[in-house]
Amino acid sequence: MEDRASEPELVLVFSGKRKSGKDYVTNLIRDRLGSEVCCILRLSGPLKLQYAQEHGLDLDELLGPGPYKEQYRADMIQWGETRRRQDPGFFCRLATRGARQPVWVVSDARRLSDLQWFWSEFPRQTRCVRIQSSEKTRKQRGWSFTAGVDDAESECGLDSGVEFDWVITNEADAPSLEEQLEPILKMATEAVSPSSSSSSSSSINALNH
Ligand SMILES: Nc1ncnc2c1ncn2[C@@H]1O[C@H](COP(=O)(O)OP(=O)(O)OP(=O)(O)O)[C@@H](O)[C@H]1O
Ligand SMILES: C[C@@](O)(CCOP(=O)(O)O)CC(=O)O
Repeated sequence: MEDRASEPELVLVFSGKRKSGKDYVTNLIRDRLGSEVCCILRLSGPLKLQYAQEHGLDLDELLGPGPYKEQYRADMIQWGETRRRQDPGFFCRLATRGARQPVWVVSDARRLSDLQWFWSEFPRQTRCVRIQSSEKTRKQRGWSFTAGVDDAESECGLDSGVEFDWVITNEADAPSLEEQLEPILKMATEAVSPSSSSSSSSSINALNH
């Protein structure tokens, strides 16, 4: 059994390619639910922390959306995979340690082994969400194809073989995020207050592209 502050009521496991908007969308969800109810857990958090310490790097830059982390991405992937080969749940366990909110939003699943860990630990609570954006949009957000990264498991491990509970299209010409996120926010609201019959939509303000 894991060393946990408490069991979550709902675990939303997000995945998506680089610059699809994983951080943007998961931040919106956390902001809507509030940080007392919802926490964002990044599997790459403990990985980047340890990698930054070992290599004398700037952790905030590695965690941020800018270009700094891209110089180290291929090596970080290799570094993390060495640990995952020994223990596929290594980063999942570290990332979830101490989480106390009832709704967990895991922002960056990348491999089937990540989903399997959550399904196995929290079979009742786990739901999987895919975020997708076109290559054109991802390029506008700073993405460019990198061999060894964009064609490797880190980016392609969940491209097929998974039935996602929801797929969110994060594009200017897609339905609004407000509309697409409504069922997820509703499930989260109900998970926290099972007797609540009111729709969460009334508390959702406009979510802009
Ligand atoms: N719907 C949106 N409206 C406006 N800006 C957005 C939207 N989605 C994403 N962005 C912006 O695009 C950039 C990339 O988004 P984000 O960092 O969330 O992607 P990511 O999938 O977490 O990327 P990576 O894994 O490559 O770090 C950020 O600057 C973010 O603010
Ligand atoms: C090294 C790695 O964790 C980097 C993730 O960075 P980001 O979530 O895209 O900011 C990717 C991986 O674990 O394969």
